[in-house]
Amino acid sequence: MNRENVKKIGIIGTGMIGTSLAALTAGHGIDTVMLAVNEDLRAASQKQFDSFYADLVAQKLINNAQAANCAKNLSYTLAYNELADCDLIFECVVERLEVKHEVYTQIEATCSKVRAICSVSSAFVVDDLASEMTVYKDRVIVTHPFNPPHLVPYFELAVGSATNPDVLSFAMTVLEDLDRKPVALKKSAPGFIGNRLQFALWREALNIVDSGIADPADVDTCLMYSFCPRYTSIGMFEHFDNGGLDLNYNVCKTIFPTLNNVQEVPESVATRVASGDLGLKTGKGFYDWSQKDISDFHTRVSDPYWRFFNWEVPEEE
Ligand SMILES: NC(=O)C1=CN([C@@H]2O[C@H](COP(=O)(O)OP(=O)(O)OC[C@H]3O[C@@H](n4cnc5c(N)ncnc54)[C@H](O)[C@@H]3O)[C@@H](O)[C@H]2O)C=CC1
Ligand SMILES: O=C(O)[C@@H](O)C(=O)[C@H](O)[C@@H](O)CO
Repeated sequence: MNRENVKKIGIIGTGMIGTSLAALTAGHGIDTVMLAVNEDLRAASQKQFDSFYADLVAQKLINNAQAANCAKNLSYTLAYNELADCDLIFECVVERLEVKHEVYTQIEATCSKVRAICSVSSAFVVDDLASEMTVYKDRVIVTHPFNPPHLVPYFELAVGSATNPDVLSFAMTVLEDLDRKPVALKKSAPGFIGNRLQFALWREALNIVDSGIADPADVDTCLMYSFCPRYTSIGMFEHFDNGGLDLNYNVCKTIFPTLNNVQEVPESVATRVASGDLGLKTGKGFYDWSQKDISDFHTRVSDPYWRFFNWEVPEEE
């Protein structure tokens, strides 16, 4: 890790993404401080952080001494003034614009040294994120990761109309130094690249289920055992060039008029959220998680990504 670029990173939000980012930055020798809302959430994040490193040791990617060495780089706080000397801050709070705005107001009041305020938002564009800011609007950028970012190399970066170009190059350099694969969008759009693709697929997957074509488990079987593994070694544009665009033309003509283009949140998601069936975290979503092996699921979440692990983790400082 070239620490010339960044000495201290702040992470606001101690959930799935924030804690995984902390594993990444602490694992690259960077002094990392996480801001938690309360002691319970701090403890939960510390437990998750330790579990990420236990998995890395179990995969024989690092040893216990290296894991202990990385853990030394992580600290927690409940106060913004502990972030005042951060060079970069990842904003990883809940995907609600008003909450993110509150966080940026706190950052503007406390963190004068920060060179980049990096939102991990799944969809909000920077101009909406920074809309209430008065001082550091030019330092806000989206650095959207995929879960879990300490294992998934790809990040997509998007700027706003006021973002200083130096902030983009700084964020790109920091993410490259963190052994990530950052892509800078030419033009920003809600959901960037990855989530626009993923949610176009998700909208059609929901349509297939809601229109009675197949059940969720069958759609998941299709995704896991048909074309998705292909895209771990060739790209979609490569694939369709390979198959011939004349064929592609004919198939587009047949399928495109029938694809779903709903603009609202589909009923099958809205009704579950309304009834509190939020998925694994409440025990029920599209699946009844009491009937599934959750430890096996967590193993399967990480399995495709161990091959990307390439950190140089020192044995000792
Ligand atoms: N879960 C995922 O697969 C991915 C999520 N994201 C994005 O990451 C961000 C966080 O999502 P998750 O980690 O999944 O959510 P999460 O619910 O696991 O964590 C959210 C965190 O925000 C904290 N928080 C809420 N209000 C706060 C406040 N006012 N000040 C400080 N902390 C506050 C909560 O305590 C919690 O630790 C969202 O913007 C989401 O769109 C991005 C990529 C993937
Ligand atoms: O899939 C991911 O890890 C990211 O693209 C996300 O932003 C999350 O999936 C998010 O869309 C919530 O499902």
